[in-house]
Amino acid sequence: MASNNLIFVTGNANKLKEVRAILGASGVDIDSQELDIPEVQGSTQEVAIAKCKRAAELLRGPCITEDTALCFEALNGLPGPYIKYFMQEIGHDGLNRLLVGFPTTNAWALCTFAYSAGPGTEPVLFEGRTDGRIVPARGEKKFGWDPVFEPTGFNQTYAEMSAEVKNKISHRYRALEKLQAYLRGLDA
Ligand SMILES: O=P(O)(O)OP(=O)(O)OP(=O)(O)OC[C@H]1O[C@@H](n2cnc3c(O)ncnc32)[C@H](O)[C@@H]1O
Ligand SMILES: [Mg+2]
Repeated sequence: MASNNLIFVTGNANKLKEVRAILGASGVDIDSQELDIPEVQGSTQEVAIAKCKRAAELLRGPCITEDTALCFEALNGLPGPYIKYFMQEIGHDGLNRLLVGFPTTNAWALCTFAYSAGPGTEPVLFEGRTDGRIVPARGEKKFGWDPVFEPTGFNQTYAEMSAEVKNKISHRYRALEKLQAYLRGLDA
């Protein structure tokens, strides 16, 4: 069945851990595979589609991939899908400094899951968004930009929250809810 032995192609162990925690008792079991897939430039949707298509070709079968963007309102949505490289080059402090002089530190985390039924098929996208703002780093530096993202309505950053709380409000959780509903439809 399509949803019971899905392969999640990712090189990011933290993503996989969260996906497994969120899916929990839903019965959907995720296997993972790490493949080195070049990421194209473009909108979050273009990046997600290209990655998933390539993953399905390499695996010769169905798969899901996931792309996470961190978007700054003041920068019209950038760094967006390029956040990984910004994190690597300028880190938490640099992300804060980028916004000095701008009137807003508002930001949103955007998760895009892509599902491919197999090579040659067009991936389907599922997006989840959580709004918040960029703050000086607080909390454990375990996962990417978690310490500098404070979701709206909370006085904790993602990094200060328990996994349970983050996984109930996160961009990833919201996107996975939509993916799960879609997969249930495939099984029906
Ligand atoms: O193999 P893939 O799945 O592509 O894994 P990746 O680590 O390359 O991930 P992305 O291309 O989606 O880049 C997203 C960047 O944002 C980071 N990131 C993703 N989800 C996050 C989250 O929930 N909290 C904090 N940082 C996150 C991640 O570590 C990357 O630096
Ligand atoms: Mg990547």
